[in-house]
Amino acid sequence: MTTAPGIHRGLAGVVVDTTEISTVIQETNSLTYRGYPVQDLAAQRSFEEVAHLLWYGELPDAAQLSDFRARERALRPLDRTTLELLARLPETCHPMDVLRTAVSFFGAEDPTEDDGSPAANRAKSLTLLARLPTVVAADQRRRRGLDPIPPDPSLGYAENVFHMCFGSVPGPDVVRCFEISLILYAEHSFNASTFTARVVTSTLSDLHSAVTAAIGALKGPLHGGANEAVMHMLLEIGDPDRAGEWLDEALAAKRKIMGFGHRVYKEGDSRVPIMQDALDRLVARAADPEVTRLATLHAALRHAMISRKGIHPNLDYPAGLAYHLMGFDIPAFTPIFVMSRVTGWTAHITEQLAHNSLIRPLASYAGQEQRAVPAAS
Ligand SMILES: CC(=O)SCCNC(=O)CCNC(=O)[C@H](O)C(C)(C)COP(=O)(O)OP(=O)(O)OC[C@H]1O[C@@H](n2cnc3c(N)ncnc32)[C@H](O)[C@@H]1OP(=O)(O)O
Ligand SMILES: O=C([O-])CC(=O)C(=O)O
Repeated sequence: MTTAPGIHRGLAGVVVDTTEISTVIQETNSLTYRGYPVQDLAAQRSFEEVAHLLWYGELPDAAQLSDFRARERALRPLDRTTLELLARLPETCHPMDVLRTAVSFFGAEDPTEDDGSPAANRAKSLTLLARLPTVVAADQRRRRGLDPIPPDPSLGYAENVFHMCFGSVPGPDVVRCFEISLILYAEHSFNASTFTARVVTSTLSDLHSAVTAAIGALKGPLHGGANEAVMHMLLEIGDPDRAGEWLDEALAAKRKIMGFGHRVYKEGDSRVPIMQDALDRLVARAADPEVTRLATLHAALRHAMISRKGIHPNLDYPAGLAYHLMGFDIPAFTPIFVMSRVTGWTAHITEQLAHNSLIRPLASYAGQEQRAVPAAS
């Protein structure tokens, strides 16, 4: 179907508002959070510092960071009611459904849900940041037939995710690779899930409703769900020597190749080189033939896609394989994205409320001409 002049299907190229939180600079293929290049944040800072930066506009000083960490660590445990509720959800549902239900439930329990003040919303955001990994870890363990492991307040945010999922914390290089992925996933301007959160917020609805809706938007394979789809695709291809042939068949069948392409970046995603470096270190550290085979396949498909179509990988491409090598189950990959992106979503919710205007575009009607209602028989 052709698009009539003046109609921007998918809002492609449409600038709908201003933001002070982050910017994707297409010309230089770069991304900044509150003015800081994301590669410098990934190289030098913790995920907790980045969360503080996104919410408060500045990196924390030592005292602010220590206070932020103490508050986040204290908020991690889930109460019995939540654990029981989550245990009742069918294991056939996707972990993103579990996470969406958990956030909705937290909203129903929140006594201050109507108070949309920046301070109340920041408190709710911190609670979500602290609790989401506990939900994700408990859900992954349940699907493996294991009991949940309570959070450990002596561990940093990234370390605690491993502790709750696996009962142990891997070496610092693996934890750092995970933390880099959290920093890179944290914020990306007006992407589909963030825009969803802003649309819900623009009606003056509450924070948990906006985050619940954003989780729904992130789940789809054209957005966050692609990090899982990447891993399914690599396992489907299986053999590095088959990458080119598989790609030709998939393109001939008009399949979308998961983890490639982007609405904004056309010459490659600014975050990919950083994540790919971290992934390469993970592969080298593993020194395992099976890991090397997967990494070779990953590289072969990337080269084939760039040479056939000129389409570059997005962040989900290296992140998907990295999460697999870290030992997470594939259905937990997009929930991990949520743990991180909740910082960006909630920063945007606060910003939307500060300069709110109801988001309500127009549509050009293309349906039936006006006609008379036939008499009921
Ligand atoms: C964290 C994130 O959310 S990053 C995005 C994660 N999503 C994915 O990896 C899913 C795969 N990628 C895609 O589907 C797309 O690249 C999107 C949805 C991300 C961006 O899409 P859009 O900006 O709408 O571009 P669109 O889908 O129109 O693609 C333009 C052209 O490139 C092709 N193309 C783009 N991406 C891909 C892909 N991954 N595989 C095959 N072809 C592709 C399209 O088929 C289209 O070709 P055509 O003009 O011949 O019809
Ligand atoms: O910006 C987008 O459209 C998708 C994306 O990369 C993200 O949300 O991180």
